[in-house]
Amino acid sequence: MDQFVIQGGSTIAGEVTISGAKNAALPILFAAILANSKSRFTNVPRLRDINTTEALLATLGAKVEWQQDDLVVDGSTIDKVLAPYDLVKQMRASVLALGPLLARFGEAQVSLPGGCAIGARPVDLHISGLEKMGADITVEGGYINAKVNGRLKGAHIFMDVVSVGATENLLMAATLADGVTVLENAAREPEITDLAKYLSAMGAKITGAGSDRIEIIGVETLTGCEHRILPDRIETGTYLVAAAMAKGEVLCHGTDHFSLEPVIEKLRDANAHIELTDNSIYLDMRGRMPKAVNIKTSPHPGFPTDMQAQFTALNVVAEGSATITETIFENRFMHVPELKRMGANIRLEGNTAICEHTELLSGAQVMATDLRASASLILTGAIAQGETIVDRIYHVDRGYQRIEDKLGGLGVKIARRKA
Ligand SMILES: CC(=O)N[C@H]1[C@@H](OP(=O)(O)OP(=O)(O)OC[C@H]2O[C@@H](n3ccc(=O)[nH]c3=O)[C@H](O)[C@@H]2O)O[C@H](CO)[C@@H](O)[C@@H]1O
Ligand SMILES: C=C(OP(=O)(O)O)C(=O)O
Repeated sequence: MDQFVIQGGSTIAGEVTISGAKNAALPILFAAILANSKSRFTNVPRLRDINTTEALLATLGAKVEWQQDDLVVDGSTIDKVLAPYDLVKQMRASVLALGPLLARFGEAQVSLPGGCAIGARPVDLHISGLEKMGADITVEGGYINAKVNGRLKGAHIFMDVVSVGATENLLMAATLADGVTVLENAAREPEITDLAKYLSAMGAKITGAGSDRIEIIGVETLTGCEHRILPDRIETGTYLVAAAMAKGEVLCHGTDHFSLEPVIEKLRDANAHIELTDNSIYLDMRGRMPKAVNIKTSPHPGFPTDMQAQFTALNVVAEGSATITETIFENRFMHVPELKRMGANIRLEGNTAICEHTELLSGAQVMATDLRASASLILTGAIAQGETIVDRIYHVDRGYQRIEDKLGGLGVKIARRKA
């Protein structure tokens, strides 16, 4: 198993190119199941989760091929509808195969994803929404078995919790349903807008994506096309926080600040100087002291849960004290005990972490527990005194492309080695 070895006390300065967004690429690659022809994707990040998605699409019979930097997916050869446990257990997003398979082939067997380190992560809204569209669904032996007689039927679906995954699954399914589907209380994340953009380019009829009411008029078929994955707002935010923690500077290229507004506002509140262009974000914290900021996670356009762990780490080095409240996942504070092993002064009270300024953070051997928790440990290791070893970095590889090269380019002394 690989681990990162980080020599602390880094200054961070330089430029970094942002990759395509994992959380947009995954649903979009599953949406390729809906078409009986090829799609070509550009700006696809090179990640472990993308490899898992390629493997799952290939298991279904799709042809998946990298042509230099583009990923080409041909759904015309799909001849199986089973998403097996072995792949789903590696990546929860595999459940996003359910809606497209059911809509195109009238049946699907998808392993139930179960929970993970950050929470129980139920999929009841995915299932009940598809049932409203006429699917007959049973959950047996750890599998969601879904069937529909003929085609799915458009339905008016009100989701009582804002769910990114359920919105994506139902949006994809509705594109090939008979009639009109309305998704109420839909998630508004930029990744959903990107998915709708791809589906529309394939011929889907969608209005309202990016709002809490999405209307879809089902069509007979979708045709593969070319699509560029939007930049990763969470990767961008992670490098901005890295520079803020180290009182350095960073210029993130190839990104988009519109999707990152709540994070940029909090970084400004934290005393960072920020400059924006259409496709770059520059943060300068040189000669400035970061200030602790209160955070409460919520669905977009609120503060993203995927940036919570990084801001917990920032608050520890910042002046003053502040609270971080997590409202999306019941167990997304696994980084806190690990940060405390590095000396961080944090107290947990229910779903709130109370962070106090910590004068001296010291390197330690710590364990990555999930994707963004891992990022917070790496960023803290970069500025702590002495050596930090981060174990179980397969979590990081799920969602950050070449993090050691990108941080290395900014001046962090970080190396990957076999444990
Ligand atoms: C709203 C939100 O911030 N969603 C985040 C969530 O998406 P992801 O799609 O993984 O999770 P959901 O958006 O579906 O979950 C949001 C909330 O809804 C609940 N729920 C979800 C589905 C369901 O069928 N029943 C149900 O009760 C979940 O327990 C959770 O409390 O994790 C991703 C990875 O960290 C983030 O990128 C998303 O921004
Ligand atoms: C937790 C994340 O992803 P996933 O939903 O794939 O677990 C994330 O992107 O922060």
